[in-house]
Amino acid sequence: MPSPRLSRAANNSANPMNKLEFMSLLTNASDPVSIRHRTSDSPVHRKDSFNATSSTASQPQQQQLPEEDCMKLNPSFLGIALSSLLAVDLWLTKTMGVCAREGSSWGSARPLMKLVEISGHGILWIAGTLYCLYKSDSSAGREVILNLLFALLLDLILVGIVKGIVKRRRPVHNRMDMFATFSVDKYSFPSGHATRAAMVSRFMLNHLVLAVPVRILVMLWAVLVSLSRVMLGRHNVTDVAFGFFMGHMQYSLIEYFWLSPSILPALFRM
Ligand SMILES: CC(C)=CCC/C(C)=C/COP(=O)(O)O
Repeated sequence: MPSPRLSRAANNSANPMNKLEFMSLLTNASDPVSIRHRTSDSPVHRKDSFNATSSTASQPQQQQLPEEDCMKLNPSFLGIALSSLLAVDLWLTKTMGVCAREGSSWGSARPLMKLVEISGHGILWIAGTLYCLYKSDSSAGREVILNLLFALLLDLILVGIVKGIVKRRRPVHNRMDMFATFSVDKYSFPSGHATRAAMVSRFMLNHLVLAVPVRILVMLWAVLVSLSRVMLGRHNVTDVAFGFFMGHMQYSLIEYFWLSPSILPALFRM
């Protein structure tokens, strides 16, 4: 008869997910290894076993846990935390996808949400920036616009790379009727609209002189573009949350590597 430890190891190698979920939850009361896991997981016992280790030599088996056993407790906790986050994410995504179809509860707002979607589209922003660059007649203005153009291109590249690596599918209720997409845009993590909205809004707030009401509008626009991704059913909540965070990071990167006429004089002589 195989030992409980051996048969458990066989199960784990057959399905690695089981290892994450069940190692610390489904312990067998008669399994000495399980008992050791549970008792060593308790803070009280941890203190006791520390005392035992330091004060008595009469219980040598309690003194040292094999390193492999200690390591398994953390992945199990992480696995449960990630599964819970994913469950909340899917539930919120489904609940908030109120414009995903014409027949959805807010289906009549879908055309409006699609307008918001277009306002954050990469093509619109790149074309608009190129036009402003062409029209700009001051070198200070050209410097800002050129850096915005680099920011938009960097955003496209980074989002494309992360989407290609993560390969998370868009929510099942999404209708793929988006205007002008790349092949990686069949994937949903992170939201390119959210990265762009966060990055561009920070850029505008920091580099354009705007009246307070316009600054508030810029912030509202960024939030609305991000929110509309979930409402349209295009993205999961975590795609948008991470995208927003990534957009902020991208802006910091652009600030750090700011292109000035002294670095690339040829670009500013156009
Ligand atoms: C074709 C160009 C220049 C950009 C594509 C922009 C786009 C459609 C991104 C996808 O956004 P989500 O990841 O938010 O759905």
